[in-house]
Amino acid sequence: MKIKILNKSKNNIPKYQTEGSSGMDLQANLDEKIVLKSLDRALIPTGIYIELPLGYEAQIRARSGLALKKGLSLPNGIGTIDSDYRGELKVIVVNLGKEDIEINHGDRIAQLVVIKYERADIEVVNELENTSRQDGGFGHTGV
Ligand SMILES: O=c1ccn([C@H]2C[C@H](O)[C@@H](COP(=O)(O)OP(=O)(O)OP(=O)(O)O)O2)c(=O)[nH]1
Ligand SMILES: [Mg+2]
Repeated sequence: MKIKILNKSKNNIPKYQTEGSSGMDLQANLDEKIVLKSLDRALIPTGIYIELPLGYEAQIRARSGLALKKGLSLPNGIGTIDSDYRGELKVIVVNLGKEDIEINHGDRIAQLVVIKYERADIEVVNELENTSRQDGGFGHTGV
């Protein structure tokens, strides 16, 4: 994956923290700190631009520690980075906690996971194949 870095401090190359980590941490790239009040949202720049090979996507995912300790969450669930996107990676965050959350330059606010994807060929039909589940879902097997 090619990466271009346009950031304030030049030390925010996304990094896998351990040998087995699937996600590399993304840092906030800020001129000044951001304070998120409870339920506030913000778009946080990272200073990172990537070029993924065709057939790969990147996902921006929350960090569990921040989610648990502060309630910092991603309102879009998982951010989808398309392989043809050449803009800055930005992280949409929301404060689901009760207390203010401060985000400072360099804070590791989310993680980026690179994944191979498949694209579906669409075939429009009148009937779908039967299964033992059929339309059962949403807990129909019990909870
Ligand atoms: O958390 C995110 C989600 C998206 N993006 C960038 C990369 C992605 O390729 C592009 C478009 O994202 P998405 O397809 O999720 O948004 P959309 O609302 O469908 O916009 P578009 O119409 O531009 O596809 O925005 C981010 O930087 N961070
Ligand atoms: Mg889109």
